Amino acid sequence: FPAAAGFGAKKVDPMSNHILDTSEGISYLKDFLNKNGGNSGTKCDIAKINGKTRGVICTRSIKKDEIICSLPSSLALSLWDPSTPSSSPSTPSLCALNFKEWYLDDSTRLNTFAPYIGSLPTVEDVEFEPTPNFYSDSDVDKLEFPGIVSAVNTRKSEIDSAILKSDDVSIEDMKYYTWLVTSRSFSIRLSADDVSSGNAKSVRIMLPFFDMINHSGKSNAEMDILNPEKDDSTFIIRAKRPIAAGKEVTISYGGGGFSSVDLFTDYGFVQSKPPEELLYDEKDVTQGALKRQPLTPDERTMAKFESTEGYNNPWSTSLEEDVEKIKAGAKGRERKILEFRAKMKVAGGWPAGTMEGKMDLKKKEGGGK
Ligand SMILES: C[S@@+](CC[C@H](N)C(=O)[O-])C[C@H]1O[C@@H](n2cnc3c(N)ncnc32)[C@H](O)[C@@H]1O
Repeated sequence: FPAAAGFGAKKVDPMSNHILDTSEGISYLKDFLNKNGGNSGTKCDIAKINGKTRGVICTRSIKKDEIICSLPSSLALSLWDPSTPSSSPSTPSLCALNFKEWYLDDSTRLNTFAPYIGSLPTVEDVEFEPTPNFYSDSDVDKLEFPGIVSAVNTRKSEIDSAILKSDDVSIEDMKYYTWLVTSRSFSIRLSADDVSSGNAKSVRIMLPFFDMINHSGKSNAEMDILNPEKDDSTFIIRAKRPIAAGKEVTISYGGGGFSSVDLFTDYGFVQSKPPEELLYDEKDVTQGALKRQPLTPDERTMAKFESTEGYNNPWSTSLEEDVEKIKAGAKGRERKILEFRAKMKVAGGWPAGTMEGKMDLKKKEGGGK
């Protein structure tokens, strides 16, 4: 009599793969939030997911549309004054400067938010995943894809401009605060009216505990605001579908609108498939011929000057070469660069598909708009 699934089968504890974060800092953070009207620990908790990346897991099963955790707006850290004229755009680095001036240099706020500020990862922590603006110029060049090279250079120059606005911030500190802002804050659009009038304004805020939630393109939860017009609005994380106990809570960063370039530029991670799967992607089979042949340096230069229509393959290596290096054990930054390049090749991001790369390249060559 074969054992039927579920009948007489051993029950596996859904939490057994995760290591709950019982550190003092995280307990202090949760106590602080819960004492001040938040709900961050009754249905979910912070853990090393499968013993690896830190994130949030459900500690009991959750129904579709159920609120998983909540935070009153009084516990949100605003990083931008919405009355700032739109001629001054809220770059992440200017928000980072506000974070320093409004929360770190102001002793009252620093005291109030100490349990949160003390829980933020530092550059020494394993949670610190550097974004490419921490890379050397030669490592940035190795990314090759013009969309990311220009995004990283823009970020670097935003950091430089923000430093000029302050007397006492070093480039290292400004890079770190900018990293906190890009990888841990939420951008909120202020009102639908503004969007229709073409004057959409957005503010950036930091939401303690919510910033422990990892990204997934197939997220099971989303962030929302209850009573957004009121002073006592509440930020919530709501389940988009039922979530079983022990499953990770995920949201889609940028409301799902972030590309691989955005995720790498702002958060520092590349969501990559295992190397053997990278070579057998469906799109790769149809567009592969173009990508599999690396060009000689001369051909590459020629390709760069071709018309948009005549675009050829500007990558300096083939997908196979990148995958080989990953398989051979490339580590750290080198591996991430290879994974990014391989991912873009598989997606046909450049040269086969998006205009983005082509436009950027044209700009770089002095042509186009
Ligand atoms: C908002 S925080 C999320 C919590 C973070 N894991 C922590 O422990 O503090 C964003 C950072 O988490 C990591 N992360 C989030 N989603 C990820 C994913 N899908 N794959 C890899 N890393 C991810 C990246 O390091 C990213 O910069």
